[in-house]
Amino acid sequence: YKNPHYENGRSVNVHLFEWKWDDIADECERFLGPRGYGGIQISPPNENVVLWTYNRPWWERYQPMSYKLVTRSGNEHQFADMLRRCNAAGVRIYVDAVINHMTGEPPENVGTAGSTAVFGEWYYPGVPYTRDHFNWPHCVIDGMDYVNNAFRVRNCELVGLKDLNQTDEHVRNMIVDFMNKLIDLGVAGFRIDAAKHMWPEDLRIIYNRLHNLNTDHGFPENARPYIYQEVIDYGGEAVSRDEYTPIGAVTEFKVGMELSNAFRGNNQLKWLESWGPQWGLLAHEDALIFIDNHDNERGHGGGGGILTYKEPRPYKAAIAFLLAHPYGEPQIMSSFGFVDSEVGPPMDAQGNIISPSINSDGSCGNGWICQHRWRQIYAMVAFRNVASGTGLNNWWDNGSNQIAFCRGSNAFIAINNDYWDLNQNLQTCLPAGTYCDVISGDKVNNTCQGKSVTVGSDGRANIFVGATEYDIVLAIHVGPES
Ligand SMILES: O=C(/C=C/c1ccc(O)c(O)c1)N[C@@H](Cc1ccc(O)cc1)C(=O)NCCCOc1c(-c2ccc(O)c(O)c2)oc2cc(O)cc(O)c2c1=O
Ligand SMILES: [Ca+2]
Repeated sequence: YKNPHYENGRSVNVHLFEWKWDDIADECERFLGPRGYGGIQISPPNENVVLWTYNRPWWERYQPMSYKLVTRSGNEHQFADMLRRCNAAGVRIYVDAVINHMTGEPPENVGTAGSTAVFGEWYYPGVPYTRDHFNWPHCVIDGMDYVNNAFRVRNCELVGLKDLNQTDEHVRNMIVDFMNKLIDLGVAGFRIDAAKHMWPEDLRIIYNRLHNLNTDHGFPENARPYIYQEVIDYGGEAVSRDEYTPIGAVTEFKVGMELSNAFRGNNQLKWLESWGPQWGLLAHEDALIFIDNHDNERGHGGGGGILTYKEPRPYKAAIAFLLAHPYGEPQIMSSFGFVDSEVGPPMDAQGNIISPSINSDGSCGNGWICQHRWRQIYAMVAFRNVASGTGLNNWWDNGSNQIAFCRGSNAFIAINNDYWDLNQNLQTCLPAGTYCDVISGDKVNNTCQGKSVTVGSDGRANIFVGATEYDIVLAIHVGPES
């Protein structure tokens, strides 16, 4: 359950938050496949409550109504088509599975103050549950439960959402049928939303009932779905992420917090020489890592100052480090622009999501940020692909915020977060030759649009990263792009 089953040579997952299935399929063929991305996390594909009361907030998709594959992203036919086209392009699909709960109030009651409708008193066509399938007696998780009551964190409601009883066989079967249908359509795995709120034993039983991945979509025989479990755990809570690592990978939120902290200048980069489990992080094979996600890019979900697209210079540098270092399984966030932390994706007057437009320079319009299309980010995806299978060697630092290291003899990165220039003759570990710095420009017709670096027969080169340059990172590697 800890293997993403990427196509050979691919290693990075991108969260195309709120994208429509047709647009994702296009993006797989026109960009993500050719640029070497390994997979996509998609928004929950099953029917959710429609909250016009809050003007269609992004979190309505985390309030399921049923397991019917119909949302603003598209219907089941479009979903299947996306799976076929993305897998054919070498890009895997991971589904955000919201299986801890169903929506709270019936649609017509949502938002009315103090409505006390109890799930099961109302019936909605397609909802595969009745009141017997939810946890009783009715209780709602409060702040202190997170600290000292693991039972209530699992068996009480998360912000009033009806809490399913995954110990019940009917509930298990409905969840397993939903997930197996997705596996048979070609998905490679699942993000388990709100895993902290479900018992690990129940989850283990559910995962063990899942089908092997569908070999018609290019997966090997007997491939188990990749499972990464959302457990927001910065420590000090009654529920620990260590309860979930025996059954699957876990989201390592400390990575985003520590790297945001370091690249904001609150912690010297030289300390990153020991980056990995020594920092209290999950073991490499258990860790799904990222800088920001859909929740904490809005300041939700604890952790405070996480770097986001709104602070591009340190954000790109933190992502460069995330992708250059061998630790963990990285995921890139791809957002829509927002000021209000509740607002949903760009939409028309009827509530239909507006597709991203693609500008002539490759960036997105219509309110979409498309971080995955930023050169400094897709360049580091290629870097990580070229570096896969190598370790980290030849670490150098200047005793404060200038660092550099090699990945085997395939790749080299230097980062300058000091207020003065980085100007050093360093070991790049690469074969002699001239390389393009992939951060400052693409290589087009064998010409560097940005800086170039000449490596001598001893592997050394003069590395310059000015303190006021547009980006604080320089990266070179073997292979066609550098
Ligand atoms: O802000 C949100 C949604 C946040 C959210 C959604 C999906 C996630 O994967 C996530 O991590 C957070 N939801 C709004 C929803 C809301 C709630 C009450 C209200 O009167 C109006 C709106 C909100 O403000 N939520 C309270 C803070 C965030 O508390 C939530 C968490 C959460 C936060 C921190 C934790 O340590 C933790 O274990 C769980 O997970 C969810 C998962 C869901 O599947 C659906 C949810 O509604 C939530 C969820 O509310
Ligand atoms: Ca629960």
